[in-house]
Amino acid sequence: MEYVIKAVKLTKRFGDFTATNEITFEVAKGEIFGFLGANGAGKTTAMRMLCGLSMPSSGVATVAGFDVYKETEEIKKNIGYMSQRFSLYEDLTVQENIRFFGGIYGLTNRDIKIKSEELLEQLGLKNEAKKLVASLPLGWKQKLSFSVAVLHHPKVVFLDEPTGGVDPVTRRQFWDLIYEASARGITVFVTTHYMDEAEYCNRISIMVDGKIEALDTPENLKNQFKANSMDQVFYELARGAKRGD
Ligand SMILES: Nc1ncnc2c1ncn2[C@@H]1O[C@H](COP(=O)(O)OP(=O)(O)OP(=O)(O)O)[C@@H](O)[C@H]1O
Repeated sequence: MEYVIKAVKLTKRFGDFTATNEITFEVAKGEIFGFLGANGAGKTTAMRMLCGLSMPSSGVATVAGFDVYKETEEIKKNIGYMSQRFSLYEDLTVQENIRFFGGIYGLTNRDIKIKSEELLEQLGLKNEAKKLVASLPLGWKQKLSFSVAVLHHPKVVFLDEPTGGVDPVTRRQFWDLIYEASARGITVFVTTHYMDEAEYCNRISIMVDGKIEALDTPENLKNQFKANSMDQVFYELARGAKRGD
């Protein structure tokens, strides 16, 4: 098995407070790995360390084979990233966004042109190419934002609550794109609060107060907790949490 993310006892402390506490896990190539936890559980902190944006306090981790302490620039070149907060430029057109991010990711003009046509076709956005992103519905923005994050075929794409604010049908469409990326060998690391999305993952980890308290396939977790739904599994684990709202 080829592992694209490996973390052993990865920890981040802010002063006396341990935000992420000795988390250990591996994610295989092409796997869709769900990273769940209540508000404040430590998900964003963990994700920032894995993206090479924040130095761990202790533990070890590699992403795409690169060390999160020493090889952060290589990590950044080999990953894609999408979050609700940072995604597309609203005041640029669809096509301009694709061109801009293609450039940032170091694609040649020729590649950008080819990829851009493929992407517009795949998303059914050909007629919208010259429209401002601001004018698109949220679900379309999210799909475009994801497609842009995998434009350079990264080894891993990190998605931080990528589908906030849209209905289950639109989320399902978004997940079709995730499955395609995974089928092309791109590893997907995704945080979410939606339990329908959790069910779509190959494996899920659930964090409580900085620690990973459960990690398995949705099916096995439901069996383990004698639960009918992921909602119930999540509730069983998260109700003991001290952090959060
Ligand atoms: N720079 C920082 N300094 C001090 N404390 C921090 C810092 N960043 C995060 N924390 C704390 O670490 C804990 C975990 O935060 P984190 O953002 O990782 O949680 P999360 O699981 O991503 O939550 P959410 O779902 O709300 O985004 C929180 O209690 C937060 O207040």
